Amino acid sequence: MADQHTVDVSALPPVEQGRGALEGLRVLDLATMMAAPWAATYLADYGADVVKAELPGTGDPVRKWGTQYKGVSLAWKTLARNKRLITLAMNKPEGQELVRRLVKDFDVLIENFRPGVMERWGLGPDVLQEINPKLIILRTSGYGQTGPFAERPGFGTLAEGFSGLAYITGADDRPPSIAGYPLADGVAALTGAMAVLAAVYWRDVNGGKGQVIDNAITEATYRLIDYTMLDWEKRGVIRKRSGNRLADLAPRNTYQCSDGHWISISGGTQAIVERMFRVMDRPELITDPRFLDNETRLQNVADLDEVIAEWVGRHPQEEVLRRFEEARVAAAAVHDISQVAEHPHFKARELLQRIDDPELGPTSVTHVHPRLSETPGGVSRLGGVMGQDNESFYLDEVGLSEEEYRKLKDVGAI
Ligand SMILES: CC(C)(COP(=O)(O)OP(=O)(O)OC[C@H]1O[C@@H](n2cnc3c(N)ncnc32)[C@H](O)[C@@H]1OP(=O)(O)O)[C@@H](O)C(=O)NCCC(=O)NCCSC(=O)C(=O)O
Repeated sequence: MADQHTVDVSALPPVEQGRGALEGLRVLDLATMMAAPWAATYLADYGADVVKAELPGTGDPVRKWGTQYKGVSLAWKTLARNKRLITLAMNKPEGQELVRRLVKDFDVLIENFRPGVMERWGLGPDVLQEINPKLIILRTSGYGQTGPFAERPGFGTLAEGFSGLAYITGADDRPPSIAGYPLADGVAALTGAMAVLAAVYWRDVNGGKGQVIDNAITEATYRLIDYTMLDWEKRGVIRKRSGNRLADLAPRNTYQCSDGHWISISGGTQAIVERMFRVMDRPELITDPRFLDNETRLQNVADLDEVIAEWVGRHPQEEVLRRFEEARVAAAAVHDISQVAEHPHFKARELLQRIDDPELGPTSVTHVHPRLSETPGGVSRLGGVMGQDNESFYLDEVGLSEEEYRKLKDVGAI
């Protein structure tokens, strides 16, 4: 089963390795799992020099995640791409001392321990910024650094529920839904990376002072749906699950074609909806009082969906998409991952490129997204073996003596 993959890796273009806009930015990634280290991955894609530390012997939990191939975590491959990998135990005094030594030479430090843990280790922001006032510290946690829930362990899964997102996601007669991938972690990674860049900009134009960024996964996730708060505040509406429909816009749904394939449609503008009715040979619906405008369509959304589903269900996907495309109706196929790999549009965009990985051999890698015109960045390596850069980092770069290095190894600090 593991060898039955269908991406023809040999046909992919070689991986892009362009200059990155963040070249010279040094990031110490002390974080674990998804949300926080993923922020560092985004920075690394643009050329930041990210050094990622793992607990010696144990390593990052993502290494043990279920998606294993030839004994290697595939999630790790993409999560730790472009990073140098060292080991460093912050729960040992020698490891703590080492962090205090390292931060002198970094611009950004990223951590995601439960609030209070870094302080317990003598590595709180006050200590670190006294050593390096320019240091930008990205702290990612489940609930933020303050408030009654601050010290609770947090996960993206909990954040989807706690933030209000899961409650409005899914079919109205089914339980609240959580995305089939670490959605909240990805969102917190993006807000974290964005805040780091804002702090770097401010530091560089305003006299060089670092900042502490308090990135709560629950709040990053809530921020996605914050206009539903206004709906509650101003109109007293508690938004509920509405399947694929959106309380703001109609039509908006997925529809099954006669060959069993699915498409999604978004009636984002009045013109698109009118063109859709014409393609469906139902021009009279344009003046139907139920469907005159977005407001009336929302009031009659069940009727609207029935009309669209009936028409879509009578034609194969290829025909539906072709006819909608000819009329510039906004519709798209619902793809599984193999269809994403094979789609000519994604191929033309070089979504997947080819990289030679020491553990996996030739492997596809997703290009840097989004690309910058002058400094597109690139991927020089996928996630590798724990501690693979220990010697070059600690001995050649940090300047530890062989003896210091051996002693730290002996006590399990690296
Ligand atoms: C992930 C956590 C629930 C894990 O909780 P805990 O296992 O209780 O760890 P703590 O935060 O208390 O941190 C202390 C422990 O960190 C472990 N640890 C890991 N790496 C290190 C290094 N390099 N050095 C020292 N210690 C380390 C070690 O086992 C420590 O245990 P001791 O030595 O015994 O102290 C929590 O860290 C957390 O809430 N983090 C913030 C939110 C977050 O990032 N969640 C994961 C998002 S990813 C996600 O949701 C998802 O993938 O799904």
